[in-house]
Amino acid sequence: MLKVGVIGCGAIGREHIKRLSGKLQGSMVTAVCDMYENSAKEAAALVSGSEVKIYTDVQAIVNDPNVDALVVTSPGFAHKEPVLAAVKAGKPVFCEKPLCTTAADCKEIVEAEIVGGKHLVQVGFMRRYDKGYNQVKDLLDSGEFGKPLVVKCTHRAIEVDSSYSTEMAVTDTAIHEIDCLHWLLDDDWESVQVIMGANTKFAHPALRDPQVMIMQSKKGVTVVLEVFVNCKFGYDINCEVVCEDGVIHMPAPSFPTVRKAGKLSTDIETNWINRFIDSYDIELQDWIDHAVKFEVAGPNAWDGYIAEVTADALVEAQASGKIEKIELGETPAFYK
Ligand SMILES: NC(=O)C1=CN([C@@H]2O[C@H](COP(=O)(O)OP(=O)(O)OC[C@H]3O[C@@H](n4cnc5c(N)ncnc54)[C@H](O)[C@@H]3O)[C@@H](O)[C@H]2O)C=CC1
Ligand SMILES: O=C1[C@@H](O)[C@H](O)[C@@H](O)[C@H](O)[C@H]1O
Repeated sequence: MLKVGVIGCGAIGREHIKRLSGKLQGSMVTAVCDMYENSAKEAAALVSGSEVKIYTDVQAIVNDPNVDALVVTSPGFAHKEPVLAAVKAGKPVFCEKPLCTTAADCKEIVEAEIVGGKHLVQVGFMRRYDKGYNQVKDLLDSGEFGKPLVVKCTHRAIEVDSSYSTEMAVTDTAIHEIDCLHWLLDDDWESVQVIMGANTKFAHPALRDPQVMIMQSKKGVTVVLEVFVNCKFGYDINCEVVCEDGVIHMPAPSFPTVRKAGKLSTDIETNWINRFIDSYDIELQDWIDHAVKFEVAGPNAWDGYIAEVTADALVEAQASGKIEKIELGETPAFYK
């Protein structure tokens, strides 16, 4: 039984605590940590039938002998400290995306993991576990559609609050597509550009929304991604791959189409928790199954790093309005 300590007891922290303590096989939550003690206490109350220790100090939960592995679900800007502490303690750690909010911080984690010599870090890029993305990948890999040429994506959310910045459209939101499309296409990013045109009236005054991000891959695929986080109508994730021999549109979990009161209508998803519920389950089960053996089968620290190199370039492109080049460097032998 993997004894897990969870750091960051907000929205997804609580979702993962419920999974790790009730739904998935082979794990239990033995400790939780939040900078606010009340938040940690509320989260601990979600676990029934076993004692859960409450912490407000990151190093203390990492050092707890009754904690075998860590799940980090604090905000992205606070990921470096707990992930480095876990790596230095030799404990497996699942870190929600992004690994960190700059490539330089991610690099410190990569270097610490290499020095420790054990694969310990998995990053929460759960779309790699999503049924729809995997169906698209299987079709691409079958070769029946020929070479991919253009990918059109939307990442729309109902609304964000004033703590969400223009940069977070990259580091918090587009980071999913940066990783997932790199994996889907089996390709690396060559250059990026961001176009910010008309703003929605629903964005808070300091936020540019929507933003169109254009990413060019090394093999020449062009990705056009619309990030629109105050779209007001739903949580709307789409992905269409235009290939030489046809077009593949990602299927998403669907709702019934109904006829009522003179209308033909279909609901759409409103919430990331439901849209990716199966992916989170499969992802964390995979993490548990490998963490007990000190293995990482999912996206690793290097994946977290290269996603953030691309994110850094996109943030630069937001400010410059220019096409920015991506320099990834050699993949260390440790991650090959
Ligand atoms: N994979 C996915 O689809 C999703 C990933 N996320 C990621 O999960 C992380 C958390 O997101 P949310 O749960 O939405 O945030 P949240 O704001 O709801 O929760 C964050 C929690 O961390 C606590 N916290 C902040 N700084 C801390 C620190 N230094 N030490 C300990 N606790 C600290 C806060 O008090 C809060 O309880 C982010 O990195 C986010 O990008 C969030 C939602 C979905
Ligand atoms: O990671 C996530 C959240 O942080 C974010 O708030 C949502 O809009 C994302 O799509 C979700 O997957």
